[in-house]
Amino acid sequence: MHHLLIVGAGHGGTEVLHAFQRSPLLTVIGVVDPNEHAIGVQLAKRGQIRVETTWTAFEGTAIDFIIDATGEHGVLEQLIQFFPEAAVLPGEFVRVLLERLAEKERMLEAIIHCTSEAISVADQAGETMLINPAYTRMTGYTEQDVIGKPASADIGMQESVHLRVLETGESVRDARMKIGQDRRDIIVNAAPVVVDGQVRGSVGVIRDISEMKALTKELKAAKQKIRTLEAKYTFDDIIAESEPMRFVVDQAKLAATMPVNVLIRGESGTGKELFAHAIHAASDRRYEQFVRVNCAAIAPSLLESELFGYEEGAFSGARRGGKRGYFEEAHGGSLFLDEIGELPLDVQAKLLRVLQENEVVRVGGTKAVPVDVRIIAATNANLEQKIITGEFREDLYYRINRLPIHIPALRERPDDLSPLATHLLRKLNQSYGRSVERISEDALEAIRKQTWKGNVRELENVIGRALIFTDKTEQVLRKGHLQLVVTVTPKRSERPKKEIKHLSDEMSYVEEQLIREALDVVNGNKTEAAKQLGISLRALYYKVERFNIQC
Ligand SMILES: Nc1ncnc2c1ncn2[C@@H]1O[C@H](COP(=O)(O)OP(=O)(O)OP(=O)(O)O)[C@@H](O)[C@H]1O
Repeated sequence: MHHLLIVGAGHGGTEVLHAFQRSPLLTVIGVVDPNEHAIGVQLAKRGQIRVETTWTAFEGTAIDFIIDATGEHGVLEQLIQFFPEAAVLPGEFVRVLLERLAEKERMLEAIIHCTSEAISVADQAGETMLINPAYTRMTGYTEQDVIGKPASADIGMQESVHLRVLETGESVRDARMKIGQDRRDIIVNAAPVVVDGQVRGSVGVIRDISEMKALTKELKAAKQKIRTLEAKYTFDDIIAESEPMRFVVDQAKLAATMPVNVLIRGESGTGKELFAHAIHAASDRRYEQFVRVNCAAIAPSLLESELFGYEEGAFSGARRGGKRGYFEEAHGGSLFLDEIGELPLDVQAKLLRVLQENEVVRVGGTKAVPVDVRIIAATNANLEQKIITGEFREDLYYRINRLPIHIPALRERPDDLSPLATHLLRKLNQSYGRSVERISEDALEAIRKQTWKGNVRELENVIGRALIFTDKTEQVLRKGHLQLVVTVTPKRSERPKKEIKHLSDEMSYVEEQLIREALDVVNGNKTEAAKQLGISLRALYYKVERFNIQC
């Protein structure tokens, strides 16, 4: 620490005393002035600094610097002579230096004042020495409240960060806490101010995150909303215990990872839409839109404009500014075309063009809009038959049928009945405000005996209805709750031909007979039967199970 003597305690000397009084680098060891009423003398006395009327009183004292603030001619030379070991500086020169420093300080202060981040600075002793208006806005504390006061007193936890910095000499990063009268959420970053290897203070920058928190909440709500637009189900929601169903799920999982269009076939209520959602959710398009269109539910006259959009004035009643179609909405994501077999031929032609060109031209427009959409189509119609009758375009069929997935009817996978019934029970409990835990064995037996023409949807309806008949406190769903219609299905082999109405039924019937005959001829040797039938062994196993052939 250097020792400083100030000679002259008028305005100039007082200014110098002010500047160095609390300097960590210098100690003012004395002030000299013959006028004991000089303002610098008063200040020095208050600061318990030695005051003398003549500098000779300091003879023999260790002094490094002397500032001549007398403004009198010849004093400087006398001081140099009297204190040959000390550096004597003219007061005017020191004042110029101090002025330059003050200018810089004002500049820094202006910068600190106009920044929107709240800043607080503590000195070496842990007292607040500077705050900015943003700090006051955020905390409610003014300069009067905090300057010169211990940094821990009135600011609560936030200021303890300064003390930590001063104690450890290390920065504190992203400390989360509450501050001010209205306990706002803040994040504090504080760093030590180091001069000549010594910690001289701590600078804290405080960021208000209450607003950020509110925005995060809004973002969460928005994401929630978006989720309802996204695919709702995943493969985890699909119950598939039976062998044929497991095979289908594996196929669908594979399809999800491939950039091809998918065609899902299966009777009504078998879960085609569920699979469409799951495929989208497992694909790399999962964060983009899943747009569902039921081609059978939209009037044929509107289908084209709904799918491909329209330009303003395309037809009477067209919206101003035009409208994006489902294709544009699904850009980057998946478009689920349910009941694709119901598309009119002219729309099929346009759909084919879109799939070939990867761009749509809105109705009434001329500009092609590029679209990147994966089609997941579904149908329970016999598309092959529709091609023969001219109702479905063969070229479109080949475009969408690259990865066909056939979901077996519920009657073809009896092993799924019990797990499905239990799954649906759990799912429906919530909607019906019940807490039924399980299905009794006799009820499950009755479910297994039923032929489920309406497939899983019918099973879902039956369980839903049964739940209505349960008491709020009941935990088991019993046979008596089920309102099953007993149907007697004639064995396929006994069914008179006249009753066969659908080509698909007819084809299944013929297929079953052919497989039975083939197995008969080869004495149940499945490998041989598959070979003779020209199908894979896996496909034969699947069909044997599907038709419940005992061999
Ligand atoms: N394997 C399954 N696991 C769980 N739930 C299923 C399963 N299959 C179908 N469901 C449920 O059954 C109901 C009918 O399924 P979905 O609507 O997907 O059938 P769909 O084949 O698309 O019917 P449609 O052809 O009539 O449109 C839905 O509530 C679905 O969640």
